[in-house]
This record gives sequence, C-alpha cells and structure tokens, in this order.
Amino acid sequence: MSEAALPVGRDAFESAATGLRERGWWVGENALDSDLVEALRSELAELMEADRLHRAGIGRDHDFHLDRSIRSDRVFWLTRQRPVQSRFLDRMEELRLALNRELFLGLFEFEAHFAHYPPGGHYNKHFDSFRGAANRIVSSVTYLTQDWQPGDGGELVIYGEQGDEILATVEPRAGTFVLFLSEEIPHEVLTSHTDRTSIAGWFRLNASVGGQVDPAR
Ligand SMILES: O=C(O)CCC(=O)C(=O)O
Ligand SMILES: [Fe+2]
Repeated sequence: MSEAALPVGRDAFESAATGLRERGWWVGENALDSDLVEALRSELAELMEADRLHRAGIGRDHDFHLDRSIRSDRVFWLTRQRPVQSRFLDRMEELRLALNRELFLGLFEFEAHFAHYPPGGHYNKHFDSFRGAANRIVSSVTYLTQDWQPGDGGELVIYGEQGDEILATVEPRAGTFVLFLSEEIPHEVLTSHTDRTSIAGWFRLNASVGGQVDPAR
C-alpha cells in the first residue's frame, strides 16, 4: 500500500461528508489514489478504442429518451468483471459506508458509468434526481481528463437550489472528485473543446416504485 493511500482517502471521505452536510456539495483533489485514477483513465481509453461506449439517455424506464441537444456524452456502465473497475467500486463502497456512518443516509447501492464528451459535448443544467423520487441521493463525478488546461472547457457548474446562483465551477482535471446531493443541486457541463472523460456515479436508496423494486440504471 502506498503511504498516502488509505489515510488520504479516509480523511477525504470524512471531509466529503462534512461538505455534503454543510453545503450540499464537495470537491476534493486527493480522494482517490493517483494510480487508480491513471488505471481508470487507461481502462476507458481501451473501451473507447474498442468502440464499447454508447449514447447516454435521459430519464429512466418509460421516461427514457435520447436527446443530443440536452446531453452529448457516450457512456459505459461499470461492472465488477474487470479488476480496475472493481477497485474503483470498492473505494466507492468505502465512501458509501462513510456517508452512511456520518450522515445516516441509508445509501444502499452505487451505480456508475464512464463518460466521454467529445469536443462540442455538453450536458444542460439538470438535477440527477427529483425531490421525493428517493432514487439517486448523492451524485459523484471522478474526472479522468489528462492535462486539462484552462480554455479546454467542459467545466462542471454547480448552482444553488433555485438554479440561478453559481456556487462553484469545477475544472474537470484527472484526479478531481466531486460529490453533491442529487435532489438539491442543479448542475451543468459546459461545452468541452477537448475529449473530456470522467466517471459519473450515484449512491441510491433501495427504492421501490409502484410495488416494483426500482432496478439500478
Ligand atoms: O461530468 C460531470 O461533470 C457531470 C455529469 C452529469 O451531470 C451527469 O452525468 O449527470
Ligand atoms: Fe448530472
């Protein structure tokens, strides 16, 4: 284990919980080991090379639709079949337990996809979950874009609950990790001028809708 590995992560997860409690969002630079970030970045590069990503949709089940004017990323859902993805999911499991311990959120599971926004790609202002849907509770983004430079675009803009006040603009550089409350934080991905890569993930409740267990994704 590298010296910085666990303590950095654990401290980061505690400060993440505090950020969520006090402001509803948190941005960290060292929440994940840099070698894990690098491994995820090359994993995604391989998937892109093999043309394994597909166009992302909006909404769930019967509401599901594809609309490039709203979002233009391509995605690949993580599984435990590949060791690198499994390692990331293990870290998110530690984070899930930390958030439940610190915030009593009762988070039940985590789902995540790699995302690639090609040049020109963006995601209009949106919520990841609607209040009362009790579906996605905490959103996360792990940035994988190597050598991101000012001017490259693709920043994440975090808005206040009413959707007008800008609370933060996050540069999507590899290693930056963001958490926010899915039902309370409107956010937007500004137009990217380069290939922007990331993992978007959501901690969910075990929601049951209309008598049916709500499946992940
Ligand atoms: O990549 C980001 O910065 C945010 C992505 C996002 O909002 C989403 O996938 O719902
Ligand atoms: Fe989102």
